[in-house]
Amino acid sequence: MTTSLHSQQGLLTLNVGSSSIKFALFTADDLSLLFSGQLTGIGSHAKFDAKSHVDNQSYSHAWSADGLDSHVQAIGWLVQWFGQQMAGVQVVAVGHRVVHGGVWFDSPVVVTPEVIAKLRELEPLAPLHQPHNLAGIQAAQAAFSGAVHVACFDTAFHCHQPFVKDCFALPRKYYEQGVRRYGFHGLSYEYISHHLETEFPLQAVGRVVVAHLGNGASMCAMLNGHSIASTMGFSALDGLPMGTRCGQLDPGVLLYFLQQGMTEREMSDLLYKESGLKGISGISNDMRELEQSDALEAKQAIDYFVYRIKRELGALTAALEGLDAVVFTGGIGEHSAHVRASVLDGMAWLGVELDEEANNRHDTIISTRRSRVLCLRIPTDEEIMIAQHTQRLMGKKLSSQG
Ligand SMILES: Nc1ncnc2c1ncn2[C@@H]1O[C@H](COP(=O)(O)OP(=O)(O)O)[C@@H](O)[C@H]1O
Ligand SMILES: CC(=O)OP(=O)(O)O
Ligand SMILES: [Mg+2]
Repeated sequence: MTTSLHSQQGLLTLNVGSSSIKFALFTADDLSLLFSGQLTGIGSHAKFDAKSHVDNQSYSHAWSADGLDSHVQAIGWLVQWFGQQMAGVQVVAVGHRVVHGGVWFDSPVVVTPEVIAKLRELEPLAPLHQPHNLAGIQAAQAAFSGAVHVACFDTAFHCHQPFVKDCFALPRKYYEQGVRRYGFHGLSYEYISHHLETEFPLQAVGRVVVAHLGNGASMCAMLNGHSIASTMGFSALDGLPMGTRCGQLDPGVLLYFLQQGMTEREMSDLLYKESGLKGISGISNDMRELEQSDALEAKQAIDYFVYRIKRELGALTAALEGLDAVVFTGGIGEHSAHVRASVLDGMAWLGVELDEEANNRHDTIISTRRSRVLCLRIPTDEEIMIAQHTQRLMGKKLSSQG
């Protein structure tokens, strides 16, 4: 690419997660990618990796244990790095991933003080994400004060699910209060939906289950490109087991913990930070480490992860009344041939026939020609989704200003 950074107008995306910050810088006019990178391991062994797509230069930095132990510190470091490496780029817009939009936001919005106040109210519903998302917005507002800031929600893609798919069987007043299934990872699902539309148009208008398997994991049933059901619910805890989150849990277990005198804080830490792959294995939340381990506990953690995905695949297929395609995405879905093969093993009854060689090669199509259900591996791109939404809202804001 010959694009030079000098006097470019840039659009920055920020995806501030539980222990990582992913970012990308695009040109504001045609969304060419200039920089992308991530800062991972905040609070443990923080590590920074970035790449310039202008000259292919790589950047990396590592901290010693506890060298970078908060998101605020991490954001501060990143903003400084942006200042050095992106000098010459005028950041005119920043798009932020915000996991929870509650019942209020069914599409991206320009950030205002009123929007921030509403989003703060949702912090208890996504304690691993929402406070960090908001810290990211505030730090970026301070660093790029002349830019338009846009919030793009994980929940928005699921907003129009039918009542039976987003209610709990609790007294009605709780539904009205917002105690419902929201679903998350919506920017990832939206990207996959658009990708299917251009690359697999036949399946795009059909019945598709997408498995977003990352550190956070969920699945979505899409009918004609729209979400009709998701495994995640009210918070980002429900559904599949995750790196450190429990996934589906009998609420009776929570009552039991309460009776045992566990505090809210202890319960929250247990369910969000000590459970999932990490809890079952006692080794790690990281799928790569578990796959490399010979320990029985590591194998059992992977087996449980796979088992729950299989169950949900069956359940979501029932919700869709059939299945035309399955898509794997997210860090594990994109890179673990073992997890994909294990999930699809024994699924012939559903019309699935895996092409093992294609799967091991990490091809896009991983099912055989005979398979009635098309099985796909598609890398997700939450960043480009955020960038597209942000560009659109920036254009609207500018045109409304005359
Ligand atoms: N080559 C690989 N094989 C197996 N798992 C992988 C591989 N690369 C990444 N992963 C897993 O992907 C997960 C992180 O996924 P990612 O989508 O980046 O997470 P998040 O965005 O939720 O932080 C981790 O569990 C990591 O171990
Ligand atoms: C909502 C959620 O789980 O997000 P992440 O995968 O980024 O943790
Ligand atoms: Mg993620």
